[in-house]
Amino acid sequence: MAPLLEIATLRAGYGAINILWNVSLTIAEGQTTVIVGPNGAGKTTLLRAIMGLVPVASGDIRLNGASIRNRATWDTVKDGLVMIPEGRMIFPDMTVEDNLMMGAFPPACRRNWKANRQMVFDLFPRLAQRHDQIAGTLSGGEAQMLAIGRGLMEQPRVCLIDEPSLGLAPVMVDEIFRIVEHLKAQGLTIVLVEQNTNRALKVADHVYLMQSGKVVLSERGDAVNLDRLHALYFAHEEAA
Ligand SMILES: Nc1ncnc2c1ncn2[C@@H]1O[C@H](COP(=O)(O)OP(=O)(O)OP(=O)(O)O)[C@@H](O)[C@H]1O
Repeated sequence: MAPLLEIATLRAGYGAINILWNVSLTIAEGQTTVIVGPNGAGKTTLLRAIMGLVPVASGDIRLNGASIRNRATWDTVKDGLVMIPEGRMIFPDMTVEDNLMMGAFPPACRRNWKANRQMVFDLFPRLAQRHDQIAGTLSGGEAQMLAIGRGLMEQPRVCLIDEPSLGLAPVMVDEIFRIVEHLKAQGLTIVLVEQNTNRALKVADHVYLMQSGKVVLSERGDAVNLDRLHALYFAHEEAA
């Protein structure tokens, strides 16, 4: 079966600085693809390039076989891709509910906003209880729930989730991974960037390891050799 999303020999970066070096990945529909790698490996840059937030110098990004390379982010979102960014990036001065509404901007989602909001509140009862609370006063875990909820308001086909467990207490990490598992069970296609390798591997159908802007390992989730993964993960630091 053709992949839903295909990244082919991608080069991208910031101005004159190239970060991604011929990165290739295939993302199968309904699967959870996990991208791990040390700080600065280029994981966030890759997600941003897919969303059209970092210019692609060469290579291609294809959704259902059609190129979405360097397209306006607006159009990519309308085609069903959303990114839940590292650091949550919620609007701190707006209420929980208004933050959710910011996710309901493609026309189809505006029509369904009430049902989508209910779906988010069912998934995150803590957000329902705090629907009129100013988002900047939420705890870190609640803010992460809000960031995920805002993404779900866009009725995504593919969800790119960047470091959702970063800085959270263990109980909140459990809660976030419970949600990822729930979304996976519902058939959502997920690309998950995580530093918490052990937890991420448990939900992975496929794993990529990035190192210095390159993919250095690509394995099925149930076939990952942890010793090899760890050796490659830490190779850069040992060489330094
Ligand atoms: N706006 C920018 N301008 C210039 N360089 C940048 C910019 N954003 C990121 N970089 C650089 O790109 C490289 C890759 O960063 P990126 O955030 O993609 O890595 P990462 O694997 O997501 O790291 P982390 O796990 O720490 O979030 C780093 O060297 C970083 O300094």
